Amino acid sequence: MDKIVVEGGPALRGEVQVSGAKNAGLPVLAATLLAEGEHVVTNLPDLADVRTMGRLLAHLGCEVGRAAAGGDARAAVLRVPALLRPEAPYELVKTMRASVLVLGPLLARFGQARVSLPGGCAIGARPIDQHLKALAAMGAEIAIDHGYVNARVPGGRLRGTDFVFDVQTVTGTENALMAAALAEGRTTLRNCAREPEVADLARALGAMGARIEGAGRTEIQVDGVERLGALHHAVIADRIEAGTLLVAGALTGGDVLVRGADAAHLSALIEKLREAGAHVEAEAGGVRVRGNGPARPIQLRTAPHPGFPTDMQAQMMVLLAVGAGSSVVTETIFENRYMHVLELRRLGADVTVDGKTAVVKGVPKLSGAPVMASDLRASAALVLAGLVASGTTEVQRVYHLDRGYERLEEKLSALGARIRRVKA
Ligand SMILES: CC(=O)N[C@H]1[C@@H](OP(=O)(O)OP(=O)(O)OC[C@H]2O[C@@H](n3ccc(=O)[nH]c3=O)[C@H](O)[C@@H]2O)O[C@H](CO)[C@@H](O)[C@@H]1O
Ligand SMILES: C=C(OP(=O)(O)O)C(=O)O
Repeated sequence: MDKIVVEGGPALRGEVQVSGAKNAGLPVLAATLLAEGEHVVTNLPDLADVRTMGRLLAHLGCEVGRAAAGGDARAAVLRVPALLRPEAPYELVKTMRASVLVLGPLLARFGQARVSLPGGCAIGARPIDQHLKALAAMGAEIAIDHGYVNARVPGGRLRGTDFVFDVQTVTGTENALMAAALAEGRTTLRNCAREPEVADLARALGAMGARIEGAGRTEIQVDGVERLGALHHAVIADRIEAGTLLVAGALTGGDVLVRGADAAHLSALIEKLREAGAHVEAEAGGVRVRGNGPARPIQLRTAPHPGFPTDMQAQMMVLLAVGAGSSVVTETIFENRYMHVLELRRLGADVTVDGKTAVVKGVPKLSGAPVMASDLRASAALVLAGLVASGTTEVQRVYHLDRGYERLEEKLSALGARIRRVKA
């Protein structure tokens, strides 16, 4: 297994380009299942999860290729045939929960689908009851057996409905949106997730001919159409990768321009970085951060968008761990998203967790050590900690990091970090 080795110290300086968003690219790739034909998705990040989605689409019967020589290496060309095998097997779903995003499109287009239950993961139980309830409200009959969701639509076509989500769910909203795009009549979805990735998916569906109003707000209306056309869509920038790079700049007392970052998608993070003392400005072409001494103590509470993203909680904790004073972090989205805390403590951080709340007492210095990544954003947090820890930090199990960060070590190294990947 690869590991990442970091020597702490240098302040990061320069410009870095943000990649396309994993969490926007995955639903857009799944959306191609809604229509026969050739689809093109651009600005895809080169990540393990994107490759897994490619393998899943290929398993279903699609032809999946990256753009031709001389073309855009970040573009995928997908040929979706008239008939598909509507089954997502456990072997693929278990490596990536977002595989569940094929359920809505398959059911809407073929009236049947068999998709492995994703199960929990390190950060929480992560049920999909809301996905299933929304699809059932559109007329699907759903049974769970042998670890699979078996869904079928009597009569073949989903029908419009009025549905209220009990909790705001990002992929649940996306699954329902894709299903409603081909349902008969109008669907109103209430208490929807407002993440930018939902709005990006709606734009992609709109370009295919879907009639969607309100994506990015809590109430979305979809007028189903009989058929959708080819998709040609450029995925939005990854706000979580951008946020991670901004924290890296602030943490090391550096000066970093994150090119391609969209400040409008990052407002809660930018506000908290400023509260902690960093200078952050939107500039033409991106967002710049300048570090300004140890972080001032803050209160931080994760919440659905536009609140502070849970996917930035671990990275922000590192900034507070070397801050001046005591901060309080509250994680409200996932019940087990403090897996990084024990590893940060091994680096000398003073963090205590009580249920949803973590008290982070800033220390003057972290000291490098071997640490183990437990999940995607925890891995990023450990890499960030390594940037300011004295001596050497070795982050093991970086396959978690590779699910969601494209060449993070190369991007940080170009900014002056002393970081390298050691291949297994
Ligand atoms: C591929 C992708 O886009 N992943 C993101 C997506 O995950 P994902 O879409 O899985 O997360 P959700 O928004 O669904 O989860 C939010 C909360 O709702 C609960 N819940 C969700 C669905 C459901 O049917 N029932 C239920 O109770 C979850 O357990 C969690 O407590 O949003 C999360 C929250 O911003 C992010 O951390 C993930 O990076
Ligand atoms: C939790 C995350 O991803 P996923 O939903 O793919 O597990 C994440 O991107 O931080």
